[in-house]
Amino acid sequence: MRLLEVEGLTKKYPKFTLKNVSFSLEQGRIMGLIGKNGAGKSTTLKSILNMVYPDKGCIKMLGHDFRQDEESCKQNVGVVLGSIQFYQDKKLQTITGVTKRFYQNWDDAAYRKYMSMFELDEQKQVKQLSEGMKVKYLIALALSHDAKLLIFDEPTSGLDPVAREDLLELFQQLVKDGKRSILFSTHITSDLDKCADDITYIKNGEIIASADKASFIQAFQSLKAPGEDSLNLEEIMVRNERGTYNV
Ligand SMILES: Nc1ncnc2c1ncn2[C@@H]1O[C@H](COP(=O)(O)OP(=O)(O)OP(=O)(O)O)[C@@H](O)[C@H]1O
Repeated sequence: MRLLEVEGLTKKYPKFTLKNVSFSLEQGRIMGLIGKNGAGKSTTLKSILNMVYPDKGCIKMLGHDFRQDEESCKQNVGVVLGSIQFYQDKKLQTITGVTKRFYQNWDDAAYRKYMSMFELDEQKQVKQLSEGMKVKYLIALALSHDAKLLIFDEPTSGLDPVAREDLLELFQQLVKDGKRSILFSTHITSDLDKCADDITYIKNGEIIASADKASFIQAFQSLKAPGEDSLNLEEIMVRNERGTYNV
């Protein structure tokens, strides 16, 4: 079953257009959304979730049209886009109390498990957390209502190498029973070497490839110089994107 279907998503900003973005994510899989700074990764994720209003496109989550069924779709989606900008003086306990009221399937035991796994103290105020701790807290919230689809924007970028490794391991455990899927954006290609099943590559607002990881890597081997070994994800991205800085 496809947990997410994105069809013809278009969003025009004055100096940037997300053009006709289409891809889909099957159940039980982890998809990495890659692209360089400004390629349109966050705009894609926000447009999928109606956090910016797309000009065109159709989104289906668990087979339901997201625009028509937004509230029930949101019960099945766990989202982390960016850090916590507000509520700096609030304790985590207070924010959790407000968040859990929104979700019919809120699971306190799961919440406690993730808070303890991430070594977070809910008596702390938001302003007392490091950036990495804030990300972990938001991920704990996103994982505590039995969401089938998890959407994260650069979840690993503020984490130390140990926390990053642990989070990628957790992602793999989360999809293991085949019920959930994860879509996350990153420009850290080693994250994808470790845990992605599928890769979707966006460049200048357009999808240039979306496939399972092996097929994706195979499709770009034409960038290889004669006699060179097989290119990895990082080499594929660098060769596709390389520009020059003139000083
Ligand atoms: N609210 C906005 N108004 C106008 N332009 C915007 C807005 N948000 C993003 N953009 C533009 O859209 C383009 C894509 O930005 P986006 O944040 O989606 O890129 P990204 O791939 O997530 O980049 P990064 O890796 O740096 O986070 C950029 O050119 C950006 O300036």
